[in-house]
Amino acid sequence: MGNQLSQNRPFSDLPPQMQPAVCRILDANLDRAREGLRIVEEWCRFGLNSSHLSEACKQMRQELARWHTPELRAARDTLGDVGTELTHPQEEQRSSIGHLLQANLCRVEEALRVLEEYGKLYHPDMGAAFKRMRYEVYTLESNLLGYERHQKLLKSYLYLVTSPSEDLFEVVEAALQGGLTLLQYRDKTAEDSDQIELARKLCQLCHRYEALFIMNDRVDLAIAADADGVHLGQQDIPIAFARQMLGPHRLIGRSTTNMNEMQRAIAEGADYIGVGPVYETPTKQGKTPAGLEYVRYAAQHASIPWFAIGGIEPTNLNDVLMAGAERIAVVRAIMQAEQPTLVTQYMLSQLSRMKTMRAYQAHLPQSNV
Ligand SMILES: Cc1ncc(COP(=O)(O)OP(=O)(O)O)c(N)n1
Ligand SMILES: Cc1ncsc1CCOP(=O)(O)O
Ligand SMILES: [Mg+2]
Repeated sequence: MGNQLSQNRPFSDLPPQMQPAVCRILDANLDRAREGLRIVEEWCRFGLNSSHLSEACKQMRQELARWHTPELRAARDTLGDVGTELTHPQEEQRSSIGHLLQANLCRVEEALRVLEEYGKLYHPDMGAAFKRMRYEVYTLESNLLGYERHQKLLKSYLYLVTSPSEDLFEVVEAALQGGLTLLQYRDKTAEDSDQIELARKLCQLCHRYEALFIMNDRVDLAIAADADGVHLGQQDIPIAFARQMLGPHRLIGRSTTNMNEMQRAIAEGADYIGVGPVYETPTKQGKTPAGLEYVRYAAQHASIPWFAIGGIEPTNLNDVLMAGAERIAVVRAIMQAEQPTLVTQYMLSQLSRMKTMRAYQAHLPQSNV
C-alpha cells in the first residue's frame, strides 16, 4: 500500500490551499480511529479474554497505520488546531463498560466515515478501503455485543423472573444492588404497549447495573424493548423462528420439564434452559412439578447453562443445590421479599459457596470425595 500511495499522487485536482486541510483531517481521523480501536481491543483482550475479537481490532489498527503516511503526519498542526480543547461533557463520564465500548465504537465509525469521504480526495483507493473497514467495525460491534451477552450469561447464577407489582422497579433495583445479573420481565396480563414501556425502562435499569434483560414469551416485544434476549416456553414460538427474528447475538432461553424437552432445546440452539418446576408453586398453578429427580438429570446431562426454577426459596435452596443445581431462577423469593437485596445476596452467597465446594471436590483424589 505504501508504494501505491506514493505512485498515485494525491490531490490531482484540489486547489493547493485545500491540500493541507485535507491532510490534517485525514491525520486526525486516522489517529481517532486507531485510539478508539485500541480501547475496544484492550477490553476484548483483558476483559473478555477473546483472542479472536482482539485480533480483529489489531488488524484494523495495523491497516490504519499503513495509511498513516509520513506525509499525513507532517500535516499535523496541534497548536493551530481549534478543536483540541473541545470535549463533550459525556466524554468525562462513563457509567459502564458497555457505554465506554459503545462510545468508542461510535467514535471509530465516525472517524472511518470521515476518512472514507475525505480519503476520496486524497487517494483513489482510500474511500473504498475505509468503507470496507467501517462495515468490519459494524460486524465487530455486533460480535462483541453477542460475545458479551454470552459471557454475562455464563457468569449469572441467580435469575430473577418478575411478577406484576406496584414496587416493580424498587424490587428489581434492590435485587440489582444485591448483585443480580440476570432479569426476566414476565407479565402475562398487561397490554402490549404497557409491556413495551415497562420493558424498555427495565432494560435500561438492568444495563445501568451491567445486568442482562430478557423478555418473557414474546420475540416482538423483546425487539421493541431492545432486550438481550427472550425466554420461550414449550407453547411459545419455535426457537428457529425466534432466532431468525432476533439474529445470532441475542439470547434465547427455553423452558423444559423433562429430558426430551431438554435435548430438543439444546439441539434447536437454545442458549440456556429452565429446568422445572422443581416444586409446586402458586406462581404457576396447576403445573405438575418435575421434582429434584429432573434437577439431578440436568446436572448430569445438560451441556448448556440451566436454571432450576419453581418453588425455590431460601429454606429449600440447599436441597436444590445438593441435587446438582448451579444456577437457579426465582419469582416470589425475591419479588415478595421484605428485603430483596438481602435475599439476593443470601442466594448468591449460597450458590457461590456450592460452586467453590464443587471446584474443591473436583480437585480431590476420587477416594476422598
Ligand atoms: C427461566 C425460566 N424458566 C421457565 C419459565 C417458564 O416459561 P413458560 O413455560 O413459557 O411459562 P411462562 O413463564 O410463560 O408462564 C420462565 N419463564 N423462565
Ligand atoms: C415461571 C415458572 N416456570 C416454571 S416454575 C415458574 C414459576 C416460579 O415461580 P416461584 O419462584 O415463585 O415459585
Ligand atoms: Mg412462556
